[in-house]
Amino acid sequence: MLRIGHGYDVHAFGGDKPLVLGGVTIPAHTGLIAHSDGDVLLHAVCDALLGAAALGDIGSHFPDTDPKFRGADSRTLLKSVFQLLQSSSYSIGNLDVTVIAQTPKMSLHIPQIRENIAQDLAINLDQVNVKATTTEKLGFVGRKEGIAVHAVTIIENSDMVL
Ligand SMILES: Nc1ccn([C@@H]2O[C@H](COP(=O)(O)O)[C@@H](O)[C@H]2O)c(=O)n1
Ligand SMILES: C[C@@]1(CO)OP(=O)(O)OP(=O)(O)OC[C@H]1O
Repeated sequence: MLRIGHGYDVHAFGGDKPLVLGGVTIPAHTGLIAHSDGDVLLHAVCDALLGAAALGDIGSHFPDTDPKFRGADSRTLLKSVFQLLQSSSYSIGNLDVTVIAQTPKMSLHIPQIRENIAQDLAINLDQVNVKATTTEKLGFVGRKEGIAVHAVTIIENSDMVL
C-alpha cells in the first residue's frame, strides 16, 4: 500500500549557530534558533517520513527537552528516522521539499542537499527534489525573520508488494 506523508517546520533566524540546511552549511547573516543544529529542512523531511508511516513526529522521537539532542546533527536524526521506517519494512518512493526563504538564495546549494538526503535515506538522486521560493517579501519569511519548509513523501510497505 502506498502512503503519503507531509512535514512542515519553521525556525526563526537568530542565535550564534551557523545556518545549516539539508546538511549544508550556508553562508548567511545568522543561523536558526533551535535546540538541535536548526536544520529546518531536514526536520520537515523527518516529519514527512514519520507522518507517512504513522510514527508520530520528530518531537516525539527526539524531544527538545532532552539534553542529548542539544546541538544535534539533524542528519543523524534523519538516519534514525530512516531506520525506524526500515524496521517497519517501508521503502521510500520519492520526496519533494519546498524551502520558503526570502534569504539565502538556495539554488547553488540544492545539488549538495539532494545528495545528502539521498545518501542518508539510501535512495537515488532522482527520488529527491528540493526547490525554493521566496514570499515576495510578504509575512515573516518576507521580513527575513525565519525559514519555513514543507516536505511531502510517498512510502510503500515492501512486505505488501506482490
Ligand atoms: N531562497 C530562495 C528563493 C528562491 N530561489 C529561486 O528563485 C526562484 C524565484 O523565486 P520566487 O520566490 O520569486 O518565485 C525560485 O524558483 C528558485 O529557483 C532560491 O534559489 N532561493
Ligand atoms: C530537533 C528537535 C530536537 O533537538 O529540536 P529543535 O532543533 O528545536 O527543532 P524542532 O523542529 O523545533 O523540534 C524537533 C526537536 O525535538
